[in-house]
Amino acid sequence: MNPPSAMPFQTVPPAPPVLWCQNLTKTYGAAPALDRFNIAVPAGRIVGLLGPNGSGKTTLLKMIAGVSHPTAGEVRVCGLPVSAESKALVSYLPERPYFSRSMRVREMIAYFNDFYADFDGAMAHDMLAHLGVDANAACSSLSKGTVEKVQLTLVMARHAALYLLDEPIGGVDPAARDYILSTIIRGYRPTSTVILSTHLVRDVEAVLDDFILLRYGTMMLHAPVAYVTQEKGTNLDAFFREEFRC
Ligand SMILES: Nc1ncnc2c1ncn2[C@@H]1O[C@H](COP(=O)(O)OP(=O)(O)OP(=O)(O)O)[C@@H](O)[C@H]1O
Repeated sequence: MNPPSAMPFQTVPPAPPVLWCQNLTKTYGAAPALDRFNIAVPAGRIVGLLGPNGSGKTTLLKMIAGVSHPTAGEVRVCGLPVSAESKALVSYLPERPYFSRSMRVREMIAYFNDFYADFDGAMAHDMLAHLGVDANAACSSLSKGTVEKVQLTLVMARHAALYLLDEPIGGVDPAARDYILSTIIRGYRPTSTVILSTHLVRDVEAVLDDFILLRYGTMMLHAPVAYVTQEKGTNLDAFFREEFRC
C-alpha cells in the first residue's frame, strides 16, 4: 500500500489591516490639507488623532469615511477600497451635528435600527439611560452637549469594524466624558479599531493605545502611547504641548 501523500502545507493569509492609507492626499487650494499620509492600523487599537487647528484631522477622517474624495492616494478598510461595502464597516461621527432636529431621540434610534444592519437598539437605549438622556425628548429641545451624547450613542451602538470619531467629547460634561471614554469607547468594543480626533489630550490619553501627530497636513509621528510614557518619561498631554508650543 502506498503511504498517504503528504497534505499540502497551507498558510492562512494574514488579515488585512482594519485601516490602510497610502500616499493619501487632499488639496483644496495651493497647500495640501493632507499630504501623502501613510498608515496601517490593525484590529483592536484605539488611536488618538492629534494636531493643532487646521492640521488635517477632519480631512483625513472624511476621506476614510468616504464623504470626501482624495486628490491622490488610496484608503482601504479591512482590505476594501472606499465603496458601499467599506462604508458598511465604518461608523463615523462627523464633527458637526447631522441628525434631524424634528425627530424624537427614540425615533432616531428606530431610524438607525432600520438603516444599519449592525445597529444594536437595546445597547443604544442602555447608553442613553447611563448618560441621562430622555429617549422621548424632541431632538430640537436638547442642549448642545446632549446632542453630542445622542450622536455618539448612535455611532457606538453599531457593531462596526472601524469607528471614526471626530471630536466625540468636546461639548460634554466631565462626568459624561469618563463614561463615554472608559465604558463606550474602551469597554463596549474591545476588538474594534477606533480613530479618535480630539484636542482634549489629557482626557483621552488613558484610553489610547497609539497616537498620530499631524502638523500642516503631514504625519509627524505614529507611535504607541507607551513611547511617550516609557521612553520620554512624560505624558501625552505634556508631550503634545511641548511639540506644538506656540
Ligand atoms: N472644504 C474646504 N475647502 C477649503 N479648505 C478646506 C476645506 N476643508 C478644510 N480645509 C482646509 O484644510 C486644512 C485642514 O483642515 P481640517 O478641518 O482637516 O483640520 P483639523 O485638524 O480638523 O482642524 P480643527 O482642529 O480646527 O478641527 C485647513 O487649512 C482648512 O482650512
